[in-house]
Amino acid sequence: MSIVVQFLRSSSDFLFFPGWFLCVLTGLLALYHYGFQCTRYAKLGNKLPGLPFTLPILGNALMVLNKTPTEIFEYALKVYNEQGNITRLWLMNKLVVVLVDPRDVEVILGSNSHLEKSSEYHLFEPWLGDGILINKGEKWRTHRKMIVPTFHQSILKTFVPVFNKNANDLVELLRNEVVGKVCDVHDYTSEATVDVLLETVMGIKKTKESKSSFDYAKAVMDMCGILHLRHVRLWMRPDFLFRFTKQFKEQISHLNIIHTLTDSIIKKKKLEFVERKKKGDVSLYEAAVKETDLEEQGLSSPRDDQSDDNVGEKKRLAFLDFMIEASQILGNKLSDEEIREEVNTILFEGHETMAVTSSFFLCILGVYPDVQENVYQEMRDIFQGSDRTVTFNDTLEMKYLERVILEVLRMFSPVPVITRIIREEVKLASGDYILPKGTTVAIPPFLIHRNTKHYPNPEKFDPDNFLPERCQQRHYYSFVPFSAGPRNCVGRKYAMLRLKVLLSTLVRNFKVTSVVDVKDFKLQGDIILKRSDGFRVILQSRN
Ligand code: HEM
Repeated sequence: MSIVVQFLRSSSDFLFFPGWFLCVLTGLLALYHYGFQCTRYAKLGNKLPGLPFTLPILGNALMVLNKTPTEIFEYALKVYNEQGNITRLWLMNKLVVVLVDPRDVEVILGSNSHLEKSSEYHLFEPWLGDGILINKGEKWRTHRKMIVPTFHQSILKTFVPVFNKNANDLVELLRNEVVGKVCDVHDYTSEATVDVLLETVMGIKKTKESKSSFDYAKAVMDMCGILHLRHVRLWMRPDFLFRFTKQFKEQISHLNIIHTLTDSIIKKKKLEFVERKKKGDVSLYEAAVKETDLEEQGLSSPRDDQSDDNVGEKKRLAFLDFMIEASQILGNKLSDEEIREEVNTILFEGHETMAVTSSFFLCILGVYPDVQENVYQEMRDIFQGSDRTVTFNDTLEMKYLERVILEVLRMFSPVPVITRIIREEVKLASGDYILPKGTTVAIPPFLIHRNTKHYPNPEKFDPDNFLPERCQQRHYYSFVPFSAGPRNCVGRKYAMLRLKVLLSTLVRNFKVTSVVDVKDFKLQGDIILKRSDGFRVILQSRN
């Protein structure tokens, strides 16, 4: 400090300091800018259709920095409408290319070469570690191969009773707390989704007696909240700044709760696995691995017609049990830490995505009474006035409900952007453009699903968009709410099954009215698409 003061006092040049300093700085920046512009990365990037008003050095960073998440979302829509299917952005010297044409989307997502996630995913690391959402290369391949069979239909069917219990608990809660009043239904769908995941992923039932399961569920929801905040408040993203926030301290405490409980359950489940082995219990996982292999080779297809609805309590295991089993069968390939990372990843990926889909679904039914009536009519046809719970076979009959869910996923795709970093040059399919090595590619399902070529009236909520004949006419990559290709969502079937059980049960019990029209929904897209104005609906009991 004293050296600086001495320098300032003694230097008669001090008054001129800002001038020469600025000159040197400008010169250096100009040199850097010129050098950068001569690289192949910049040259190829500049050939792509870009945003207007690109500044030297800063690129388009200012356009994004001073906007709220809702404004960014509106801005992205505006840019898409003006710009079309390819938009280049320079965030300082980082090239980001937004691709919306399904042919280009296929080039990236359909390939086995572009599987690496972009640097933005590092925010998840403290919680998800190097789990399947983030990891890459051989680790991703091995883990994915182990995890895929745990979502096999034969295993998912065993969860139907859990899904039913969870849906009926939610009906009871809503009946007791909100019938006839305006409520933000997301508060309820979010908590119900954590509960159902706790039981099917971890094997824990949330009970009033077990405080740790309550704390765990709350910690999971709060961690999702912190991740959202870090996405929204850009200054919170760098780790060195985040360390000074109160959310950092809260994160440490939440992660402590999450990791402590997961570790103790892994220990317990390992012992249970040994016991099951001793007893010679038949493993659902081993059978699922074989079935998955056959299905992948096209030698078998999932058997929807099987009527094994009533899989007993005893046979049902959680995802965590299967991970332990996979790890043992494959010769201890997963450490406890890796199992924990995968369990946390599945909880994170499954939670908000399913919760917002349920919330948007209810709001949409509230806006379109005719759609709601059609869903209800389908339930009356299936259940014939009985109040029995849903079976797996019932879900196969819910064709209209399925189309409504898919249309909700089209219009309000929960994951607003999927990103990849490109490690080799890529020629696009839609035009004569090359993405240079190192490009961050952003693929926004929300915009892809609004392409008038594939959805002539994209703002109209129309479940018939998912009639088989319409789907056949569309490009496969024009509907990507679950991503697509080798790194698509492993939980897709789980999500659809659970959503059908939950939403059919809610429709059988309640009539929904929305207090806001679709055009007035205030959408906010950070990690997960949400409504910043809340998911406000009124529920009325049907009987
Ligand atoms: C409506 C519900 C869901 C939607 C819309 C959805 C969407 C997606 C999307 C778009 C991705 C790709 C993300 C990316 O590349 O950045 C993804 C990945 C993933 N999802 Fe889902 N998801 C849903 C439900 C679930 C559920 C219920 C689970 C598990 C219980 C799950 C587990 C995963 C996992 C583990 C990945 C990472 C796969 C990989 O990178 O290999 N998802 N999901």
